[in-house]
Amino acid sequence: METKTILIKDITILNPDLGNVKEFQGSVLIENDKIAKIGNNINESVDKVIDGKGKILMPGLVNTHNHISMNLFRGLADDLELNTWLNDHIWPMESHLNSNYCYIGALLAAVEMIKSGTTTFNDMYFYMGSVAQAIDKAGIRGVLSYGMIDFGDEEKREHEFKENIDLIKDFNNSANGRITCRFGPHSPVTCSKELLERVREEANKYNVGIHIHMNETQKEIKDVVDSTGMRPFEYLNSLNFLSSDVLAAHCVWLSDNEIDILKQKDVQVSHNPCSNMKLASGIAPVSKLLNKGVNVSIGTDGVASNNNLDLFEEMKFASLLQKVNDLNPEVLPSNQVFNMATINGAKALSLDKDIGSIEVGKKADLILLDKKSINMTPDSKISSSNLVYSANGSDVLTTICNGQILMEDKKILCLNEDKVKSLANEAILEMKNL
Ligand SMILES: C[C@H]1O[C@@H](n2cnc3c(O)ncnc32)[C@H](O)[C@@H]1O
Ligand SMILES: [Zn+2]
Repeated sequence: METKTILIKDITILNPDLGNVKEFQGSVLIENDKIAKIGNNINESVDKVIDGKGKILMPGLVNTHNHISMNLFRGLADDLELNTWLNDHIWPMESHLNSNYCYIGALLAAVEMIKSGTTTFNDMYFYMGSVAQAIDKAGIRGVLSYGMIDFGDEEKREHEFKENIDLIKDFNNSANGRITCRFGPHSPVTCSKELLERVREEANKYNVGIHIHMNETQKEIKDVVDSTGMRPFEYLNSLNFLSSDVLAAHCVWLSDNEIDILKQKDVQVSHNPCSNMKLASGIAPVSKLLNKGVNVSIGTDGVASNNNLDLFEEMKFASLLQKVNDLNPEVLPSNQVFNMATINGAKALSLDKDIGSIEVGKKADLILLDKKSINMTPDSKISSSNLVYSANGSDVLTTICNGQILMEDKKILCLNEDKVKSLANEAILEMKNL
């Protein structure tokens, strides 16, 4: 196979580096799907040169909790708390889903992620085969799980395992390695003990991770305590469920003992500040978790509770929310939040040997931003400060995933954006009339 090469020339590079964001001026050579060289004197003749002057290069962002097909439900049910939102609005609407709607919703989300600089996302939803097809086409990186819910019903449980195992068999490590799969037990409230125990067994058997909602609301904690006598993480610990391959979304309400369990078992946390604020679920103790050495990453959750997939916004909210919660402006400084949305996200998904930073040998998942946009001016301080506090997704000019340019100078190359928008508008109209 012929080598495809891209040289990103003379650009300001921002890299996470163990709590310190490293900034330097240089060029990056991409060979096929990987970063081949980083330096100042790269003289290879290449297939394509991208002029980096006036631009910033950083790793593609990693969104560690999402339900991407829910992009169809943007604005469907605002200003509600989680239970009413799910029971009275979202689940009734989801009963009308089919593979075509989930495919269109996934395409819509893919366009939004590419435009706002996300190259990897972690998903849990339904009709995941069609989500995998959409992601294969869109060119981004996805970690996919089926949202398993049994409410103690044995027949439903068998169905959920078949769905998730079929997804793993059909799509794990597909699309040139861009798609990997996990198990997706929805939460300890909606999943029985039998389901959770078997998920751990099957995850070990198939050597895949687990994606689960945890400790999102006070009601959920009370429900688990009432039925098991234990708090949610104590309960999962008693089932030997917890390990470093578990990605726990939300983790808003945590006792000190649960934080110790998270640390001991190396559970990976996805912090979702916008969704937690919008559903008025609460404020996750992120600074405390980070101080204890727990790996905390960032997710948007689905668009129906956010209402967008802009991880630049999410980084800013994560930082500001923690500052006001702790009444301490020094917590979650911009370099730490930058790490959370890049290298911590990669680690949370067990992908840190491949993505999350700009290093030779890693996959070329990269984004370029406009240094000259009005909200980044003056540009003397190009640092994580500008990216976390001043930028937003619309400052992204170019998005590259697995060495493939998916958007260049704001033009999406891999999908027809107008077509995707009109399909999405038609789909949600149809669903509302069902
Ligand atoms: C996969 C299922 O999960 C539902 N969902 C989406 N967001 C949340 C959330 O924040 N907490 C709990 N459940 C959520 C989604 O609608 C699917 O039914
Ligand atoms: Zn969620």
